[in-house]
Amino acid sequence: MSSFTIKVPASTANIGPCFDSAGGALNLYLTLQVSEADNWEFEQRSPLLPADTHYEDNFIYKIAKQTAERHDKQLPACKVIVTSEIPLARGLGSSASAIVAGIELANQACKLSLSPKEKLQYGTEIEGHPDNIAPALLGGIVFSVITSANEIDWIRLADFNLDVIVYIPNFELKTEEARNVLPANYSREQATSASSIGNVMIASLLTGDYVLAGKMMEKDLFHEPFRANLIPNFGRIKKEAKLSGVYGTVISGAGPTMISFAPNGEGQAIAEHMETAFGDYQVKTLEIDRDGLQVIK
Ligand SMILES: Nc1ncnc2c1ncn2[C@@H]1O[C@H](COP(=O)(O)OP(=O)(O)OP(=O)(O)O)[C@@H](O)[C@H]1O
Ligand SMILES: N[C@@H](CCO)C(=O)O
Repeated sequence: MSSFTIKVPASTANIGPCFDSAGGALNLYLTLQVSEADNWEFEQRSPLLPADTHYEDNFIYKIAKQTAERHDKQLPACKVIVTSEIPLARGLGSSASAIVAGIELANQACKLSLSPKEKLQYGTEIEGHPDNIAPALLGGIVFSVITSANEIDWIRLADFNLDVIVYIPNFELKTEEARNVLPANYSREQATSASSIGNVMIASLLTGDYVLAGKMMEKDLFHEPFRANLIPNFGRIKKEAKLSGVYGTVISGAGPTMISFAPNGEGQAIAEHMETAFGDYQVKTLEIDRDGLQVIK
């Protein structure tokens, strides 16, 4: 086995009203440098990664092993050097990036020749929903749906003219905790309104009406009203960002990071203003990654 590098982007899920369905890849990366070795070794070289464990307890190793076993293969021993720019449990898709990296590690090391569809299927089975896995794999903004146990349909949007600003607070919020506050059921009236808002948001995004898309992003009824209390400054960040010229600001994934979509070229100036207004936050101007998962040999 020759050495290779796996690079997986971060991602932002939901984009307001498209709960568990829409996600965009972001240019922060989880990187694995993989080489052949006599014994398994995971070396974590970033303060953003979880504490070191025995390799068998490493999340990425577990995903890789499980993927190899699905194909009746055994993983050959590897040395893996892991670096990451993606903060954990902040709503930037760290778990999806780790899952995609683990699937690809098995794909390369065991020569499984997995298709993008299979990788998306495997990743979604593990994560439970495809909204982070799909953009982490495919890049761009992806709308996806689990149509049956073995089928996920998706459509990828790579042509857009937007700047992205993220506001990352200095605390974690586990996705599981943020899902526990959501209602188990929605009435027909609620579901109709919530999905209508999502429909208009997507149609506006596709036709380049970013003002209307931003308005719809901020009208989500599926998750934001229930999560707002978990996210300090939820209302203040939205309001200040809007006054600074963004189209719309939403919770990124399950939070606690919030994300604004802004006119192309204006992101940096808005981010500087927001950094002054919200000194406790890491404010970053990011780009939508268009490549998704990359394997560099
Ligand atoms: N590179 C990694 N290596 C090992 N474990 C990881 C890695 N990245 C994420 N994890 C695991 O995933 C957990 C975070 O997942 P969680 O779904 O709560 O948040 P997230 O994926 O960062 O955010 P969101 O799903 O809202 O975008 C971490 O606490 C850690 O257990
Ligand atoms: N759609 C998911 C994304 C986080 O994994 C949620 O909002 O819970």
